[in-house]
Amino acid sequence: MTAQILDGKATAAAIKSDLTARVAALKAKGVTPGLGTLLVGDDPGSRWYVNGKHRDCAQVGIASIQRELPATASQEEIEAVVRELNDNPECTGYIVQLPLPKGIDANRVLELMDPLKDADGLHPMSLGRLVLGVEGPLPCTPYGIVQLLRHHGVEINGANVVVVGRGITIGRPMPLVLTRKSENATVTQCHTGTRDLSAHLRQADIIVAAAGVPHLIKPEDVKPGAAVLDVGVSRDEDGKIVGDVHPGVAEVAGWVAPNPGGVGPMTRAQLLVNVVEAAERAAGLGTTG
Ligand SMILES: Nc1nc2c(c(=O)[nH]1)N[C@@H](CN(C=O)c1ccc(C(=O)N[C@@H](CCC(=O)O)C(=O)O)cc1)CN2
Repeated sequence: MTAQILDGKATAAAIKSDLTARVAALKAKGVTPGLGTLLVGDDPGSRWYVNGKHRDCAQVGIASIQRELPATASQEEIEAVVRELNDNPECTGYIVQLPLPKGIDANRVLELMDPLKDADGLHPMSLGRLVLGVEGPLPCTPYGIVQLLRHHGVEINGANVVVVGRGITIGRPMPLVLTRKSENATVTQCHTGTRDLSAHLRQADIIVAAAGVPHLIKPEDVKPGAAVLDVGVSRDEDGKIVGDVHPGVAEVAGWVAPNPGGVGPMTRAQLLVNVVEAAERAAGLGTTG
């Protein structure tokens, strides 16, 4: 068997095309959505992601507000920029690019953000709403994964999903999204404390690999026909991405989200969705998403 590709680039392009019309409709009503970003430090990967977010904004007509601080910035300096973005009327939604430099209390920074402008769905209020089943911004990578599966007709309802990893942007919120009534999956969360990872993986209909361990998921771990989404990012000596999923998995799985080209573009598309929906809510226009 050779797996079919869960094509994040094409799916994200379809979402962006829909958003372009929604942004135009907002602008016709006098509302211009604006995405703010705060990048602290000079990590080339983080800079690439932030620049990509602003390129996406330009494509769909969302305004950009870029803030940067050096890696030496103090907690107070970072919090001052967060307050400025909270008060800035041109910024209808924003993100603080993660990770923040060592020594910075990222949770304190996230808590200080205006939850109404949370474009990442990672504010404690947004995560709390997700737990309570109340509408709000959804975490970009987990919901991007749901959209990618849906777009390709992969059944989530009733599926056994194994999530590998428990980081703040993917692993921790992923089960919260997948166990909503609208997704209705049964989720097992695995992590470095899991005793027999292979045993869990072998019973999964869908695997979300977000451990950051190169080629952790081997062909013999995967049930034939399963959907496997590679979200892990490690780099080889040339700086090339090495995912969590061994290339041989494509011979066993029914579906594979490659890395790059799978989930990453969906993360960016979902961010745009959150920005547009925050602007629609702020303008009292409700959401269609
Ligand atoms: N505040 C946040 N910080 C981080 C998040 C996040 O969702 N919010 N997620 C990641 C980084 N990230 C977005 O910020 C992100 C990661 C990957 C991609 C992407 O499109 N990747 C490409 C490949 C890129 C490459 O070659 O290096 C792909 O998968 O095709 C977009 C966004 C951590 N921080």
